Amino acid sequence: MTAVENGRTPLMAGNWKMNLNHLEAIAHVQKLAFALADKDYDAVEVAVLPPFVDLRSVQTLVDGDKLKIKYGAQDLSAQDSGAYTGEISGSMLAKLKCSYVAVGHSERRQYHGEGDELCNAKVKAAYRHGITPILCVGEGLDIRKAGQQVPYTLAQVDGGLKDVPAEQVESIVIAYEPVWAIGTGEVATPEDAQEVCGAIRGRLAELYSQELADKVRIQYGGSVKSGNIAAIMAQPDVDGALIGGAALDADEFVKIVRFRDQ
Ligand SMILES: O=C(CO)COP(=O)(O)O
Repeated sequence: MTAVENGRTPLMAGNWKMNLNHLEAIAHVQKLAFALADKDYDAVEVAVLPPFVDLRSVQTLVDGDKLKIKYGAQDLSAQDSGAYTGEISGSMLAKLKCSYVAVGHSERRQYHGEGDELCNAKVKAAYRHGITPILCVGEGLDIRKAGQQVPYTLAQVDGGLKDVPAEQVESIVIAYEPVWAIGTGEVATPEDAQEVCGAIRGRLAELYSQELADKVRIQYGGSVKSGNIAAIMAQPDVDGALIGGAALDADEFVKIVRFRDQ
């Protein structure tokens, strides 16, 4: 069974990373809004994760034009307020009506030294403010070469979800993003994606229940494009994608949203 047959609405989320200023963000979301029709939103949840400084502009556009596109942030602080220079809190993101926030993206783990303990605190911070975390996990090339991708990734899932109650976890999104496939053009095969996404669902069943595991959306991320999305989405445990580079091209992102036509 694919995601849709399982009752999980696929989530296609564009992670813009450090691209597009607030004016470019408005133009980009307008292009998406113009291209996407009600039937697209009925079939797939569409979200963008712009840089913090774009969020107010995106919110104004989405609110003003009653767009069905969702939006969120790429990170948040584990703290709620106070003397944390440069940080952005969950309450600030909630005030901007963010639906989602990425936690533990591999670029945060790699360039900012974020480990599972901090990711766990950020997952909890997101839930404190009613924002759905997209917990990002995935192995590097050395781990993949050693054949350790499943235990490595499951340890990140365990760490990220430590002491997070079932009633919160059932709404979480987990993004499996093998680091060696991010921005490299080196896409994991659909079978690679399924192996780890299936193992993540199995772990959720062990940690919580099968019923909960069946509700959670698990995305794949790493060099997703319109040409490879259909095969990835055909896998039973892949419920959407976290899209980097290809999300910066509105036409390409729309094609990914319409993966069933590819
Ligand atoms: O990191 C990613 C999304 O969060 C994937 O990036 P690319 O799609 O550019 O490989």
